[in-house]
Amino acid sequence: MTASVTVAVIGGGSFGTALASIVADNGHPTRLWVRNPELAEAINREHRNPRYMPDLQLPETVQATSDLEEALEGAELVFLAIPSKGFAQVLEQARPFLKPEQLLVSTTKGFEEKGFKLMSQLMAEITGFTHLGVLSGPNLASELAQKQLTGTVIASDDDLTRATVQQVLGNRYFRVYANTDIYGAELGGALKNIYAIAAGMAAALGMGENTRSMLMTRALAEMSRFAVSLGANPMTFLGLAGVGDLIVTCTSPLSRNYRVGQALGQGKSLDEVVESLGQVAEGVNTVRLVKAKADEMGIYMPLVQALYLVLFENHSPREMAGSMMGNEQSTDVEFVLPRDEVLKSAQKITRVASD
Ligand SMILES: NC(=O)C1=CN([C@@H]2O[C@H](COP(=O)(O)OP(=O)(O)OC[C@H]3O[C@@H](n4cnc5c(N)ncnc54)[C@H](O)[C@@H]3O)[C@@H](O)[C@H]2O)C=CC1
Ligand SMILES: O=C(CO)COP(=O)(O)O
Repeated sequence: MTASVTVAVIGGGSFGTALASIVADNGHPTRLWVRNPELAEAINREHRNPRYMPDLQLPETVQATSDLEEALEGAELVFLAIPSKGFAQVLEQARPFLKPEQLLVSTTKGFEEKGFKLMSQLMAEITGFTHLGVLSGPNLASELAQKQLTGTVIASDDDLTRATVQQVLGNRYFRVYANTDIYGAELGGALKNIYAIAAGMAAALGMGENTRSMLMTRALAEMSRFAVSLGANPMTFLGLAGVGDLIVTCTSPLSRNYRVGQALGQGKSLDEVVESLGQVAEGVNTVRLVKAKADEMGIYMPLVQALYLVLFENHSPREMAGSMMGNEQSTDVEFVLPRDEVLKSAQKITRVASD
């Protein structure tokens, strides 16, 4: 029997609700903060979240509230499950009720536009606390709600945070693996949303399994190149927060980002798709932010560039496939053979041929 830990989950969308259900299932007192008081009342009355997870029966020990002070009072571990666009704002609101001994863990898979910041950076800046972590992995909320077996990663350089999250969340259907590479885990979760949109589009265009497999593998090369430029460890991309999350979101229609890509591939407009989703698909904004950052830092990201044109410059999804095949033939794994060396060899034979 493990010790009971009081947990607050800030954000009662699909993921926050699924997470609260696991925590409570494991016997820990659980608060769930939602901004809408009527939704909080409905959750407490019906023991389910009628807006985001209507089919998930919540343990009665999940207590919903729209009062941040009440949610955070006495909480030892706080999960932040707010979409990236509202993350900083909610954390600022919560700041007066937070204490340095509390452990703060972000589950958000996106970037803050101002300054291109990760959620772990926002947590450090806004709170100045040291017990910080990031949770990321192949964790589709609807599968978690059905207790389908899966795993996740708690990334933190603080051993108390890693061990506590493993103890609080781990159970017979959910395994929690530890990592110290916060940026790697966080970037894996945020960047894979981009490629899930591309994969959904490829599926809608009827592309074959070879194509989808190449797309995912080149996505892994591209996302790890970007992440390493921002200080992440490339090895993290071999784990659940890297390739694990990439596979699930690039293959499952349960992923909202994949569904955005599918709908675009079927000829719907981006506005139409986002409007009809009713939930967040972080990848749309992430494409825009990552493209700007890659341009600024001179990082080669052909898939991001091509997807940006489809999402924001009215290029057709078929053009994206064409541009993907027209790019330079580069290195397979650049941590084995650097891209510059391949380019140099190509230039050498071109020179010889033209002499
Ligand atoms: N749903 C999933 O399968 C998973 C989601 N995530 C990540 O978790 C984060 C949250 O996603 P979901 O719960 O799925 O989103 P959702 O769209 O299902 O729900 C969003 C929740 O955040 C609230 N919210 C939105 N903007 C807010 C703001 N400015 N202030 C306060 N509350 C606000 C909404 O009212 C709602 O409760 C995202 O970054 C997502 O990528 C991570 C793992 C899995
Ligand atoms: O991050 C997720 C699964 O790990 C959820 O993906 P979507 O946001 O695309 O639904």
